[in-house]
Amino acid sequence: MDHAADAMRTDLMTITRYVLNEQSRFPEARGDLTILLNNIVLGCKFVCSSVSKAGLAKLIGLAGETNVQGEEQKKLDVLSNDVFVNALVSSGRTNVLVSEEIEDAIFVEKAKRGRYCVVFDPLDGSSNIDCGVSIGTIFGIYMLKDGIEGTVEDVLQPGTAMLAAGYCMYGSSCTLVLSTGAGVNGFTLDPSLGEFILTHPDIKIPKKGKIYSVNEGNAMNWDAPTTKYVQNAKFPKDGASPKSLRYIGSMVADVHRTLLYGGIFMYPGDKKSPKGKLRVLYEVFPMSFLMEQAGGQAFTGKERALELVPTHIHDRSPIFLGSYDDVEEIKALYAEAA
Ligand SMILES: O=P(O)(O)OC[C@H]1O[C@](O)(COP(=O)(O)O)[C@@H](O)[C@@H]1O
Ligand SMILES: [Mg+2]
Ligand SMILES: [Mg+2]
Repeated sequence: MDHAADAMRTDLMTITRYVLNEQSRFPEARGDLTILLNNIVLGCKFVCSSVSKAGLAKLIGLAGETNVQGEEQKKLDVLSNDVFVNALVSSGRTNVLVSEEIEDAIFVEKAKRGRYCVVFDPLDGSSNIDCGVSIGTIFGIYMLKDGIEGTVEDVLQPGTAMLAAGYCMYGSSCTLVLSTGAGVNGFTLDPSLGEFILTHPDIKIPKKGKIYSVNEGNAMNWDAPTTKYVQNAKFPKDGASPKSLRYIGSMVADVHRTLLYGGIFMYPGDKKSPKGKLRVLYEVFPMSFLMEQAGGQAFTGKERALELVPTHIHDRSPIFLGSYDDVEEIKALYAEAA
């Protein structure tokens, strides 16, 4: 789309203008969250530019290190982590940072106005980097519980305490989806302007979808409710059409499609990994926050996902999230099995 003429329109909503408008809803706001979000946006633009040049700039392949999860780090994992740590620290508004790539929480010294904690997955979908499939960044923001001294307790809070969450998808276009607790909005990067423009205002997930999304290669280890759900999706009893399967293997891309088209995304626990694979703080919570804000649901197999209370910063949890009715169905199967 050519924004050359549009750029002069006063109703063209950039993410900067959107965040400033949001700030004005809170008369007591001092602009700290606005500055913090602007720095996250800058980090996303930087990573987006690196991802698009990855093959040319020798940014694909392994970095040679293993992260805290025992996973081999890709060069882009390391680069994206550095970008976001720098962007967040230099905002002067963060006190506690948790990254998938760093074993311990980072406590930012000299952050005079650091009232916020940011949890993030700097590069999600690492296994898809080398073949050019969509990848992303996920983040969630908390406020310090009290005082100005951050502790790990500030991030070991339930997801219901999150103030804002979002993700940026580096795909056929660069899309940033954000919620500050008043609905969900999607912005697309116009590379010629270097600005994210509001392209998906007030996203609402369809109440019921036609797609299920799961790594079926793990089916032999699934529990009974997950197995039954997928069986019903493929062989519906009431004469309804079977659901389609879509699975990219990048949570950001699978959740983005689920948000726009409806359906369910699941990474269940199984016999081999009872807690599943996805990490509570920087994968499960931000995506569950966005789903609820868009009218969907997020469930762990036991409880509303946002009510989980993590005991460790890299905790994992099973997750089923998406359209309201589809998540109701899996909840009913777990209730039956209990
Ligand atoms: O390959 P699997 O087991 O299906 O796992 C896919 C999941 O793993 C992840 O890639 C994990 O995230 P990271 O790439 O950030 O480690 C998710 O994006 C995705 O949903
Ligand atoms: Mg991830
Ligand atoms: Mg990652």
